[in-house]
Amino acid sequence: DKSGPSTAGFSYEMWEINPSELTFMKELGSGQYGQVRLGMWRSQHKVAIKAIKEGAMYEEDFIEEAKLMMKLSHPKLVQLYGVCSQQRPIYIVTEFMQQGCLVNYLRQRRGSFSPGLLLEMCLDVCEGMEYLEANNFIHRDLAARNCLMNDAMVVKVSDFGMARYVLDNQYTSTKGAKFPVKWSPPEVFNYCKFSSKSDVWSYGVLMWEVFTEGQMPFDQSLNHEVVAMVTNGHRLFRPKMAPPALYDIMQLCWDNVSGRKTCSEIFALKTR
Ligand SMILES: CCC(=O)Nc1cccc(Nc2nc(Nc3ccc(OCCOC)cc3)ncc2F)c1
Repeated sequence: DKSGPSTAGFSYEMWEINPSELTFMKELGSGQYGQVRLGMWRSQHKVAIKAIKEGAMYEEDFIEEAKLMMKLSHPKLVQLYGVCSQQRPIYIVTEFMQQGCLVNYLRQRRGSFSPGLLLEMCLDVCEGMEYLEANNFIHRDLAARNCLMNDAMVVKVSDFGMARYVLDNQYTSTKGAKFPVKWSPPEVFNYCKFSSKSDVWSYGVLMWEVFTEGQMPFDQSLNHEVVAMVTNGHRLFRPKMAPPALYDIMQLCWDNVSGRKTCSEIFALKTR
């Protein structure tokens, strides 16, 4: 519904939501920032509310960035509605996606998908990523775990740009155990060179996750083993459910950075 919480009344700036207008309901899970709950805003709008645990995030920097992120609006992006930053923990209020995160959705329903439906999921993500690229906004952590699905089976990209505000250097250092090496191109795991082209590499890995119905890329390999394999030219295998033409597109995403296509070029290839 368009009447979602976009303005928060006179006493707050546009990006501030009045916490007294939020009702907390069931817990949805917990991410790297803390707990996420289903909530209601002004009693009739379902929202997701992330309560940011102490010491998990560079909060001031994020609140500054939230003003810009509010402006990013697209049918295939999980909409940021606002923040409650006048108290601790701060709350981040976003669009609620009924079916939860994509990687769990795929794993819980393995064997029930047609290649056509899996392609639809990939195209949804591609549209969202094209919009971010067009707005010179880099996601930095695109993966199936950061995509969500709603009741209409639409997949949307979530947590775009949030990696910049994570305090845990196990996530932020390329040597950290929690750094998403398996979704990162050489220019990122070698010199932290993030760009929309590095998002395209991650998008190729996301396509592989979708067409393997939620498998872990490079299976049990450790991050340093993946660095060596990818540096030596090794790439993820073709998922059984992916037609060769789609695997060709995945491989284009994993080209070295100079030859790698943009997201809109990838999208154009797919819609043909
Ligand atoms: C794989 C990573 C992961 O779980 N991430 C994660 C977990 C929890 C909440 C969020 N964030 C958001 N979640 C929703 N909806 C949601 C709906 C159902 C659900 O079911 C959980 C129990 O399964 C039976 C989980 C989430 N809408 C917006 C979010 F922003 C992200």
